Amino acid sequence: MSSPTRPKILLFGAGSVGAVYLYLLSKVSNVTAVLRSNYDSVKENGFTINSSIFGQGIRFIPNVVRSCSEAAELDSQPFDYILICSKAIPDTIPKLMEPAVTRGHTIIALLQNGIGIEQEYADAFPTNPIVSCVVYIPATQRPAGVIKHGEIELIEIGAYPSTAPAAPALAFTNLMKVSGATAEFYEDVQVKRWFKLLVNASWNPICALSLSADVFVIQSSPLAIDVVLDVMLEVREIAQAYGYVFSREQVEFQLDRAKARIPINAGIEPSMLQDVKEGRRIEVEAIVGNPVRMAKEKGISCGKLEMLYVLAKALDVRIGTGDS
Ligand SMILES: NC(=O)C1=CN([C@@H]2O[C@H](COP(=O)(O)OP(=O)(O)OC[C@H]3O[C@@H](n4cnc5c(N)ncnc54)[C@H](OP(=O)(O)O)[C@@H]3O)[C@@H](O)[C@H]2O)C=CC1
Ligand SMILES: CC(C)(CO)C(=O)C(=O)O
Repeated sequence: MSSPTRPKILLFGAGSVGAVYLYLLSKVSNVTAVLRSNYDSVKENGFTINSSIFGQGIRFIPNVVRSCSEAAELDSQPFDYILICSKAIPDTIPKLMEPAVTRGHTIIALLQNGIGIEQEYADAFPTNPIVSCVVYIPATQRPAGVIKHGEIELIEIGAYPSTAPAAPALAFTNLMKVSGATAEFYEDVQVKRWFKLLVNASWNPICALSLSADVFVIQSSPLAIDVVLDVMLEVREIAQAYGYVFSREQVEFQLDRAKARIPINAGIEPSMLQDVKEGRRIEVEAIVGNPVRMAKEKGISCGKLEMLYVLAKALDVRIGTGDS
């Protein structure tokens, strides 16, 4: 550790999720954030966080840089952790973070949705511990630097692969707890990834494609809720083929999260919908494409998920080419 009490951390991508953890970690570590579109605004005004859990109107000015190479040049001490909080777009981040990674030392923690997202980091940095994190933290950034965070904050943490030594993931769990986060360690965090994927692989593309918050989708037609459930059940079948078994009640528990918000008309805009609205690439491969491919490998049919993949993929390609 650069300091036994205050680890040195680089947080890559302080957007909706990253800014909240940046704020918490800044109390217990020396943390620098790599920013892109919100750099100028945050450099000048800092972040403002309006959180139903941590408080309203929290203002803080973090150390910010524009790139990992700039971060690495700040001083010669190695980073103890790099937290990846940007969107999970394959084949992009390992190259960018490379200058800030000290081989055999820096712990790489991925705070991202999806399944099958870790291996490219393990391939790029075979001597660094990889920590896989599942985050429940509904948050939005609008305008740049202003974060609205809703009713839950939970980070579920484990080693990748689950057979790797647990110590780095345990240390990260403790650090997050000390920072004030609700952090839980799991021997095999993939079960938590699949459980969250029930929500993300269904709601994220459905809301992104319909340009609607989840509660609005439910209310818009009597068929909607059963279609969402069917997609979740397809994801459950794929998870089962990989050894992660969920009961029908567990699936319905995930669906009930949105149903419970109908009476108060409190729809959530999943991150994929936010991306489409802002004209940003979407996490279609991490959240939908990977489970579809994993289903094919096991000979499982998942027609509704496949349809969502084809539509969301076309949308992503269109966004990527800037062709409206
Ligand atoms: N938002 C939510 O409610 C939740 C999101 N998640 C997951 O958490 C992860 C992060 O999501 P979220 O916080 O919403 O994403 P955001 O888009 O809000 O934030 C990601 C940040 O990363 C930045 N970034 C991307 N590439 C680079 C780069 N090359 N250099 C510097 N900065 C970069 C983006 O900058 P720029 O603005 O320039 O693109 C943006 O500020 C995703 O995997 C998401 O699925 C999980 C739970 C809830
Ligand atoms: C569903 C939600 C909001 C849960 O935190 C999420 O993971 C996302 O927006 O991608």
